[in-house]
Amino acid sequence: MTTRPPITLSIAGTDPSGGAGIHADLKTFTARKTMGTTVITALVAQNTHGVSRVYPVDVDFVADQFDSVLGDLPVDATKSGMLGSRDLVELVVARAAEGRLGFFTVDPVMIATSGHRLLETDAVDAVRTHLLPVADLITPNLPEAALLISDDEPEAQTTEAMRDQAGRLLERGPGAVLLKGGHGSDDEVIDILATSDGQVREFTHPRVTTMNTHGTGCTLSAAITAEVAVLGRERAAAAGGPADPAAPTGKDRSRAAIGSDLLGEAVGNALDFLARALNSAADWQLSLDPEGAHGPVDHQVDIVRDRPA
Ligand SMILES: Nc1ncnc2c1ncn2[C@@H]1O[C@H](COP(=O)(O)OP(=O)(O)O)[C@@H](O)[C@H]1O
Ligand SMILES: Cc1ncc(COP(=O)(O)OP(=O)(O)O)c(N)n1
Repeated sequence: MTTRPPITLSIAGTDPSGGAGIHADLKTFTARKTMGTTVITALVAQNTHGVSRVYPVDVDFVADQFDSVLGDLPVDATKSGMLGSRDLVELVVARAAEGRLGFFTVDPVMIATSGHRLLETDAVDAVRTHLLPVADLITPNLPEAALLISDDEPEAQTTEAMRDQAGRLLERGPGAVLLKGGHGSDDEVIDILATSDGQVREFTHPRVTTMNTHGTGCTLSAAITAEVAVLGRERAAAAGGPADPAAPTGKDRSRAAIGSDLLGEAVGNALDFLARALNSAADWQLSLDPEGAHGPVDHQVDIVRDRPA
């Protein structure tokens, strides 16, 4: 009998300083016990002070990367982060429709916290109308949720308004919406998970006092994707079904197989991981120029340091 680890895929841009994008995703995939793979959409010069330049990858070459990964490896779950342009959004939509991405999380990255645009303005409509319907889960922050609803929708200021917006985003076709409340200022952070079976769950945790929040959205969406891959394979094996279906995982099949209880468990586990990673790095000072720097979270928090090899 052959075995293999759960396989995850990140479609995203880079962060050479290691806190966000593909770099955060791969570290998180590893920390959450999956084998991470990547399709790189853009090379981004950025660090804990912000983005200085974006070098987009040709659509053709992004397509070749998809072929390399998906033509060879049975991916259990995928996340997308920075897509950059309308053409790349359309390419990802086409690949998702082929049914080989497994469970598909869309982190609708638009603007870095430092203010730099990571999605061209003319791509927003393609995300709204084409990408959301092929996602099993979307993970917008407060400004992204408002913009995905409409150009003049205000950001949610209350939990009630977050629930309402999560419901309206569900109507655009994703299997589930995790509306993240990290951009608020209360002592408690609330994230709302609304699923297409009508359930709404609230996840509440204490706000960590720290400057080191660079890449929290990337880390969370990667952690949820990894959790779904791990839990999904465990459940399939326990049920005696094929953990490794030969046929591609069609969209309806992957949503039905995951179910809202498993997704709720995956989100809870991922948020616990992120809280540990935030707390562990809360006092870090990494930058040579600490004033105004937003450092990363500690993706290695669960990996024991200083242990002899
Ligand atoms: N200071 C913090 N303390 C605790 N959790 C946080 C903090 N900042 C962000 N988070 C959590 O990190 C996740 C992503 O945060 P958010 O800032 O909303 O998204 P993004 O990084 O995409 O802008 C959310 O689940 C949020 O609850
Ligand atoms: C390449 C790349 N992708 C996404 C982001 C945004 O990261 P996010 O986790 O949403 O939060 P901030 O880092 O902006 O706080 C990024 N910076 N780079």
